Amino acid sequence: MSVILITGTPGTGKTTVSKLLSQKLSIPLVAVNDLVEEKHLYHGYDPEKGYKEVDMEDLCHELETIIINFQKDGLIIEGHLAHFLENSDLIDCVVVLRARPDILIKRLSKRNWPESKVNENVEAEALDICTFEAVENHVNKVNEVDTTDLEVEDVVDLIIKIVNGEKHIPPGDVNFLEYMYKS
Ligand SMILES: Nc1ncnc2c1ncn2[C@@H]1O[C@H](COP(=O)(O)OP(=O)(O)OP(=O)(O)O)[C@@H](O)[C@H]1O
Repeated sequence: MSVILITGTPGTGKTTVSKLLSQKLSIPLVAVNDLVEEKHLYHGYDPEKGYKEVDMEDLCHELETIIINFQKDGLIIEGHLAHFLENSDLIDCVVVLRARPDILIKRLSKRNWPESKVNENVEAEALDICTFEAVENHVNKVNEVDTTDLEVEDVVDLIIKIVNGEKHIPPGDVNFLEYMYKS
């Protein structure tokens, strides 16, 4: 069974998509944010950025342990830090969810985030940051799914095709750079 990483800028739909994917594939789901909280895998909290300062070495060690114990049943690991897991031999498929910046702004603006935090994430999405980071660790296993005009169910069905080897969507086609200058 496959070990699947679902990553992407906050607001691209990782949690929503992964929950439905886990149900449809009947394989367990690990939410990185929940794991960080439960195992206290962070040094502290950056009030300015509104983020926990995650201990990446401890997080990656924890994820490797979980994968080694669960990989025979298949596993979905979801979170915007998931792709930092360096041991790509443990991973079968990486999916980077993408969302056009104007859509992402609408989604993130529903949260009580400071405007600076929304803008930081939207700029990261416009600059393909998550995709570049994922390719760095998992070069040939990365797929990029632009969720902008897709319903959650359509995103999940597409990911199932990718997991089953029926489709591969290599990074490169998604280009939101123009939105850097619009916003
Ligand atoms: N394909 C989609 N079409 C429309 N709305 C979507 C889609 N995917 C997710 N959403 C909506 O976007 C919002 C953010 O989704 P979600 O919380 O799953 O994102 P996330 O990437 O997990 O964010 P975070 O990393 O902050 O947890 C939610 O309101 C969700 O319902």
